[in-house]
Amino acid sequence: MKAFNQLKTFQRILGEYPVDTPLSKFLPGFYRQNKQMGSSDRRIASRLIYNYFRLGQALINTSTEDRLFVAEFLCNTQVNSFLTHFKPDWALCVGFSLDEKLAMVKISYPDFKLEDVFPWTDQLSPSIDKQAFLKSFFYQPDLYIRILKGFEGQVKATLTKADIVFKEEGNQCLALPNGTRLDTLFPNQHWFEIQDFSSQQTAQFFKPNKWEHWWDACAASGGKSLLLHELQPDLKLVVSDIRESILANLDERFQQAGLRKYQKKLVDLTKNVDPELHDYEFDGIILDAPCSGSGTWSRTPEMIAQFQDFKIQSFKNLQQSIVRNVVKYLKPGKPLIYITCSAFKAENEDMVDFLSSEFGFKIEEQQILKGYGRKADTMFVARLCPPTP
Ligand SMILES: C[S@@+](CC[C@H](N)C(=O)[O-])C[C@H]1O[C@@H](n2cnc3c(N)ncnc32)[C@H](O)[C@@H]1O
Repeated sequence: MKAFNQLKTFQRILGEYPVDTPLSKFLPGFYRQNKQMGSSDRRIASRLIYNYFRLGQALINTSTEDRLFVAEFLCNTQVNSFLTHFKPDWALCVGFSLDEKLAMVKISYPDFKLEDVFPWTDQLSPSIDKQAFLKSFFYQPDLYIRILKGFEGQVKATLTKADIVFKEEGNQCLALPNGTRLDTLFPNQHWFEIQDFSSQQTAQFFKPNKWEHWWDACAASGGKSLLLHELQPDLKLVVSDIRESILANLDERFQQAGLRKYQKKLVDLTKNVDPELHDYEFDGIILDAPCSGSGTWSRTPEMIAQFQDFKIQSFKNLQQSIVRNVVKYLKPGKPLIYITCSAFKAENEDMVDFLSSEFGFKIEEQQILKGYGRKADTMFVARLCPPTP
């Protein structure tokens, strides 16, 4: 009976869920309207809907219920009452390896193809291992934090006291189980930033020097600027974004991290920004470009169902138009750090080719940060320099 009610709730959520809304926004509203659901009901409902979307576009012509059972089998490693009720034979094998479980699914559903989970693998950046990338959708990524210097002891002691198992990833980075209630554990302390592992790794490409003038051109709430500040606090910093609200979040985060000296600009980088920046020249520009976000879809698997491949070209066009307006503010020979959280070649290597063919930029380094192999986001980062006269 319980499992049957869980299935009914899942169906209601799926029926009411509007496409193009992140699940993380929709679900809290749904739960507010369904106050009879206790915390365990909510936890199970969230697990079912997220796992359902983890199947991406596989078995698209199969019934919703059957797709949910397949997803629950592939995404869980421990027995649960839902699977035991609807698929008792599979529940006995839930601890098998993912490869073994994929083979079992294929026997029951001969139409099942791993490639259908994310049907754009032919457009991935070439160094991405397609099979590993596809399989990563069946795992929920970890929660990563970057501890601010000086607070390592306090953070680890608090986590240990609360019996939270964490993994040290080096450079102040900790991996925590997803769902760890950091807001409850650290209600008023600003001892760390929540930031994905791969995002933290982009800092290795910045290499700032004292007193330089840097621009974080698509700053959002300032994740990359905070990394830059941690590497070199004595910088002149300009941050910009098209969204005023996100820059307000940036102010708050900067204040908490002790970053006080910066200039903030509200700009649309698809337009000429000379009125705002005409006399600026930078020693470094971070361009964390708006992108498909396809490298982060194991966190937001509902995005796979919403995506259409014409959007890849739209993002590439947007990135090219932003690049055109940004690069002229770099001093000769100084670095542009181009970053995306996309797994698509068009937004990554092709953009580096564009910078090189159109503006004569020299590639110092470029890399796919392969988060898919370690329960983290997959990102792209390149360090390029304009030609010296
Ligand atoms: C990938 S996010 C940046 C993330 C941020 N750097 C961080 O580390 O958290 C891309 C940002 O580009 C901004 N953006 C999108 N279109 C833009 C435009 N035309 N001009 C300026 N910023 C834009 C978005 O508002 C978004 O905040």
